[in-house]
Amino acid sequence: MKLSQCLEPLIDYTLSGESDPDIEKLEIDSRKVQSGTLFFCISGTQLDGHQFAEGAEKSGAAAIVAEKPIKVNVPVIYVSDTRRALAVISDYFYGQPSRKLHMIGVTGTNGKTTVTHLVKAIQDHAGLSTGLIGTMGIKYNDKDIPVVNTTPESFLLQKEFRTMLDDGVQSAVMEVSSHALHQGRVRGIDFDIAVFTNLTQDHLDYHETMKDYLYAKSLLFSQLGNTYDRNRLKAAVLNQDDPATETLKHMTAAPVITYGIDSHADLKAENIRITNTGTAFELVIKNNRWPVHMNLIGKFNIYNVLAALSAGYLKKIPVETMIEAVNRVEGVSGRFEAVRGGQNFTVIVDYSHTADSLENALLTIKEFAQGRIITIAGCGGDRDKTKRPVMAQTAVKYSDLAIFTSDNPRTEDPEQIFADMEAGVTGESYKKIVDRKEAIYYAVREARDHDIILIAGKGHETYQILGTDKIDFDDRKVALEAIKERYEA
Ligand SMILES: CC(=O)N[C@H]1[C@@H](OP(=O)(O)OP(=O)(O)OC[C@H]2O[C@@H](n3ccc(=O)[nH]c3=O)[C@H](O)[C@@H]2O)O[C@H](CO)[C@@H](O)[C@@H]1O[C@H](C)C(=O)N[C@@H](C)C(=O)N[C@H](CCC(=O)O)C(=O)O
Ligand SMILES: Nc1ncnc2c1ncn2[C@@H]1O[C@H](COP(=O)(O)OP(=O)(O)OP(=O)(O)O)[C@@H](O)[C@H]1O
Ligand SMILES: N[C@H](CCC[C@H](N)C(=O)O)C(=O)O
Ligand SMILES: [Mg+2]
Repeated sequence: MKLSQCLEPLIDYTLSGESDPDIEKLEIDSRKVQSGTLFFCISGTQLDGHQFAEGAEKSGAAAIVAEKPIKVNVPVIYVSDTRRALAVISDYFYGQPSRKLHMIGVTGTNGKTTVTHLVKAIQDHAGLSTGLIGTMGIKYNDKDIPVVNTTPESFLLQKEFRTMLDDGVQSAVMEVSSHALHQGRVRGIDFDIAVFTNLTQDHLDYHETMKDYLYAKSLLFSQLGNTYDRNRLKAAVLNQDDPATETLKHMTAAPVITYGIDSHADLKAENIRITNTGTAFELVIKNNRWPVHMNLIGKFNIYNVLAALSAGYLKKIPVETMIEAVNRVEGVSGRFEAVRGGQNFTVIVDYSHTADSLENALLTIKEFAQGRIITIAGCGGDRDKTKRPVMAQTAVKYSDLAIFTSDNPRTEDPEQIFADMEAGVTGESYKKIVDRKEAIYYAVREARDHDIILIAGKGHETYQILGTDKIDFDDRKVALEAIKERYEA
């Protein structure tokens, strides 16, 4: 596509330079620039992309989009917001693929990965070929592509939507993080359905206040505008039991359907029974009832299932088909995943890395615990510090033995992270073991028959970030090795 064509959807810009080069690729990282690239200078949180403009030119950039003056000999497009221009141009460059896909965006503090997996399971089972984008990567047909961000940058998203369409995918379901909404990574995406899971404390390092955090989340709903195609229904799916839902209702012009357990809602779960092998409940829609017997465990997972069922319901997938699909789902990797090494106690690996999710996981365990609860928990470095004392308090409150350990300390001192956690607890009701492997081995050695060990925080992650190094680390594998060692000893 010619540069001049790329600029067609932009209204407000100034162009410096006369030529009209061919653009073959869009990029924001100078290290990935090749000839024919349109390079966007992003003012980031760590670095200013404008300083890499000359480097990008040397690597063959055909033109550059910038917010402030740069000195290069290729055409420069000056705009007020390069990330916005990136989103608008990417959508156009890839042929507006999201307009041709049934698009579902899922936002909220917890449950996004689980809900998106459930939506994919339901839609695939109903014959609607579905692509998925989120924390666990990009998955469609036989493709499984890893991602750096839960919600990738706009140009990567649009490129994936294009490839999905070309591969026969009909619908895309994606996690939409608050960072992505705030940075406009999803601008230009024509969502059909926007789903809200819940709002509890996280990411206050980035958003600063809960009000700002909610505002970022609400953008998914305020962007759910009027459809360009009148045959396409736009709707918001909201959790009626979450107080933030009232704000979101005000933020969207689209019709709303609600789900819930405790409040009156369009899709409701009643007569709930939770065991350590699964959850049963009755789905109630307009006085009709369907029994659900799923492998997923916990009340929080009922919310996730209700959210996914609501999205399918809007797509008019028969309820029986959806329940069949939900009942078949074995679980999502690293979410309440049992580690089975033939031991006489239970080991659960869970991705709870917020106080709310930790509390939910522990309350769920309490529902069926016969022995003691041993919790291994830590807090990520270079992330929200204010959640640390609350997470520590939660771990201690619901456990017979709480072991604090390192999550991904990143560039922070693990002892400092412990100090932040300890501000939330009193007395000596916990143990500290910096080395995560040692902490897991300790818990496994300490466990008695029928005890339950919860290893929280890292779920599916197969690495640990220490400083800037990424080492191999998988809670599930380490736990299995520890179990093996105990029984061989
Ligand atoms: C805080 C944050 O959102 N950071 C994201 C942001 O990076 P940044 O603004 O810090 O970028 P920067 O390092 O300052 O660099 C500025 C620009 O210079 C460019 N650059 C840099 C070096 C160079 O040699 N050449 C060059 O061109 C960079 O490519 C970039 O365009 O833009 C990058 C490109 O898209 C993201 O990968 C990066 O995510 C980092 C990895 C991250 O940790 N993000 C987290 C906080 C995040 O976004 N998480 C949410 C999920 C959270 C949740 O749901 O729990 C997510 O959606 O992933
Ligand atoms: N609906 C829910 N409400 C509260 N907690 C939940 C809910 N669903 C899942 N959780 C908890 O949160 C953890 C993370 O779940 P999941 O990965 O689905 O969330 P996410 O929103 O995708 O997280 P992230 O922001 O890291 O991408 C789970 O391991 C579980 O402990
Ligand atoms: N998407 C979340 C993941 C946190 C996972 C946890 N293991 C950590 O490293 O804090 C974040 O980036 O905040
Ligand atoms: Mg996720």
